[in-house]
Amino acid sequence: MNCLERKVLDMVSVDEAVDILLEKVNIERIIEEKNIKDIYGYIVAEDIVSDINIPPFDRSPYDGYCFCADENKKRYEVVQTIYAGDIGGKIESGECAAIMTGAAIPDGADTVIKKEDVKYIDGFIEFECDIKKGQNIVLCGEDVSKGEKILAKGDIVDSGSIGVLAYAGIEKIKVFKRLSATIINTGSEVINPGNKYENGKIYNAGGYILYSKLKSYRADVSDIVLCEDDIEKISDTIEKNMISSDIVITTGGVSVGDKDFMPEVIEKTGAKIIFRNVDIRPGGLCIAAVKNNKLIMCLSGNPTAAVSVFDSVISEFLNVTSGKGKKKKTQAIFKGRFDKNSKRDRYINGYAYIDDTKLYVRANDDCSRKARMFSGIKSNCTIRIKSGTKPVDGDIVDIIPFPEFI
Ligand SMILES: Nc1nc2c(c(=O)[nH]1)N[C@H]1C(S)=C(S)[C@@H](COP(=O)(O)OP(=O)(O)OC[C@H]3O[C@@H](n4cnc5c(N)ncnc54)[C@H](O)[C@@H]3O)O[C@H]1N2
Ligand code: MOO
Repeated sequence: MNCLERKVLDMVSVDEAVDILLEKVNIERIIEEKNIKDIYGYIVAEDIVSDINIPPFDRSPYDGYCFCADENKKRYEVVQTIYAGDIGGKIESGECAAIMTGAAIPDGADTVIKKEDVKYIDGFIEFECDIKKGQNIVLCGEDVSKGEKILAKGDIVDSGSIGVLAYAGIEKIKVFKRLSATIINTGSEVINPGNKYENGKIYNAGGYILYSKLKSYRADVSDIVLCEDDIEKISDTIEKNMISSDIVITTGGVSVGDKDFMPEVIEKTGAKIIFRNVDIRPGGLCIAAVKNNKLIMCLSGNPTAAVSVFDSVISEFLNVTSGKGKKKKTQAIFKGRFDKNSKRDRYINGYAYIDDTKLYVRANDDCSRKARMFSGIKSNCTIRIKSGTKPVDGDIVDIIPFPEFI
């Protein structure tokens, strides 16, 4: 039994939890070919190289005239007109061609002058300004050269990449199929937003925040399913949803109450528990289990507790499993103060920003209330408040940026 396996059923650290998930859960990563119109936000599954130069030929950036420049000569005979898309004939010494923006520079020409800088008189252009040989020509391959890498495996496709792929004439590329997930919110007290409020009930914040967090990590979430506190019903719901999902996340029922059934539920599904509880505040109560290489992650019913495990552990698992790779540790300069001491590392919502090339982070959570979902609004990272520390202005802290930060 190695060190990882020995600790498996104890409370684990964030790093251990991530390592165990990555070692024990082996979701099959499917690669699919998709049209570039449909790949925004997908993760690239292979390096993509341009087969052509962009632009593919020397071209004119202006409507004007092109010729072989003789720096002392200020008068050229206009012998042809070249439109964008046309190939012009060779230009001889003393000749020029009227050329439109985007048209290919013909053989023999090496210089362009703008239309408004010349006078056209009886088939000739004349100008007074000085010209420089080679001016006003966009060179072949100036933007992207043939053989240059456009995207690397693991890159996230953004709109800029789609523009360059299109420029290079690439219609389809291979991307990783998105991970699929289902959220099951247990608890007979939980009702979905949109329903009339009833005394004693609570709206399903946990389901909705996890839904959007999963989406921000590029997972396809099929559903938010409510399930009452009943071992049979919860395990059936998990098993049914595991058929179509790589990841099932549940909330509720992981503490020690009379209806905290998740350990029995997991046993009933036949899944193997790979760790229980992460050594963090808030929360940390959870059960991670694996069945058929898929992940069942049972989080706390308390949404802030569920989110702290998601942000610290599940986010990194999703980064690696989705094909993006491990995130580098990020550190920022703390602004403000956080006055609450904790025996465990505490993960709180923060807002990171760059000022004068330095990365700062401000705590969105002033620690004045225990369960503060409100601090999630306008957060773009989670801040790790190391156990036993109370950071003040200027201290260096670890942060985990959310996808929306990058
Ligand atoms: N005797 C002890 N009791 C508790 C302990 C403990 O150590 N000993 N730990 C407490 C802490 S801390 C937490 S956190 C909770 C965790 O409990 P569970 O994960 O089993 O979650 P539930 O009891 O089902 O719910 C907790 C809380 O959250 C509300 N809830 C549930 N689902 C949702 C949802 N989808 N959206 C919004 N709110 C939800 C639920 O009504 C409860 O108020 O255990 C403590 N108890
Ligand atoms: O685990 Mo709890 O988060 O302290 O409410």
